[in-house]
Amino acid sequence: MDGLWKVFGPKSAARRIPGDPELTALPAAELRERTGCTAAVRDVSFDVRKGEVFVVMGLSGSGKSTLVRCLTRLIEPTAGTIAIDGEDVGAMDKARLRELRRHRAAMVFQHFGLLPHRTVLDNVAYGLEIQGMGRAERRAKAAELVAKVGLDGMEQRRPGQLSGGQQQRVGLARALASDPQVLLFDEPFSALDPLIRRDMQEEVARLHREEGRTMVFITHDLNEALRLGDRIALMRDGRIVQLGTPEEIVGSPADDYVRDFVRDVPREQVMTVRGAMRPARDGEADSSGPALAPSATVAEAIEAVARSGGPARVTERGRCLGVVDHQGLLAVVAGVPATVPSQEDGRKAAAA
Ligand SMILES: Nc1ncnc2c1ncn2[C@@H]1O[C@H](COP(=O)(O)OP(=O)(O)OP(=O)(O)O)[C@@H](O)[C@H]1O
Repeated sequence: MDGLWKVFGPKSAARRIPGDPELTALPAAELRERTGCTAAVRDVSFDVRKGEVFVVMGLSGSGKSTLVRCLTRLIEPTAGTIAIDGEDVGAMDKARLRELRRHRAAMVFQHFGLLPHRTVLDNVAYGLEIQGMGRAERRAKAAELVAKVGLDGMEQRRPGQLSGGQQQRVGLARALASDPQVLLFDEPFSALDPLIRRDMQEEVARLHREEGRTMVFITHDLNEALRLGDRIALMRDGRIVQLGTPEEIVGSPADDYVRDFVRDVPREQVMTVRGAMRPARDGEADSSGPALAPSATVAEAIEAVARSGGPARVTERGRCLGVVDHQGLLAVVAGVPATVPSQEDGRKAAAA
């Protein structure tokens, strides 16, 4: 996505806004008053990498749904370009767009969109039916997907006989039925209660581990974003205020808004030991103490250091990259830069 804008409102005014610095500088309410328009997405650019879970996060009204709907032109962008695998989505005709939405980028909605009079199996097979797959083949494929999302034995139930979480699993199986390159999730779990929501997050994480399918996931829930996202785009008023890994967003917030947003995150569960380690000193690299991978979380390192009573080495392919100790780990948890004592300080302390 490159330089994308979506301005809702009277067409001629909406088209003018992206190129007009005076209008784009106005606060939302004043822009609406002057032009009758709402700029829901403002000059947004990013790439989604093959195989990653890309999360779009932001508060209600920040433009997440509009942004993701623009990806497959369920909403027509006002300006900017979108390409999938190098193909210009803006240049696609109706047939090509249909193909894009059915086979290449399937959407999983919050309100499932299940057909109430069809069984679970038939709901999942429905997409395959539209594609013209024969009855026996599509039922076999649907049964496989129903099992994949953990609904074995419920094939003959109707949506009304399922819990919210189970209905969402049917929605997920149906989206998977077309074997899309990309799965787009629009706040799929926000209507579910917290425990079922957690279950579904784990389900998505498991599917992603098993299949490595590219996923774009909208949520307003920071914990969900941190749990699922390889990278997160944090939106505010139609713009991306920061795009980065969970660790980058929590560890190096781009501005006060992001800092405030992530203030209550348990940092030790998101930050890895890379951000907590210091260079090894005097023989530490060869010590027999605990060893951690660079991807280990600070929480894991705290446990290792607490158990052993001394620093832990961070190693990769047998090489010592550095050392984490109490001081470095506490600094990460407290959100302050570690003050690593110099060797000079160490000598002074020893002399004292
Ligand atoms: N069809 C529309 N016409 C006019 N304004 C719209 C339209 N759709 C969305 N908007 C406005 O665009 C802005 C972004 O809306 P959008 O639904 O993308 O936000 P969101 O971040 O997905 O919010 P939520 O989490 O509540 O779904 C909001 O100010 C909204 O009122």
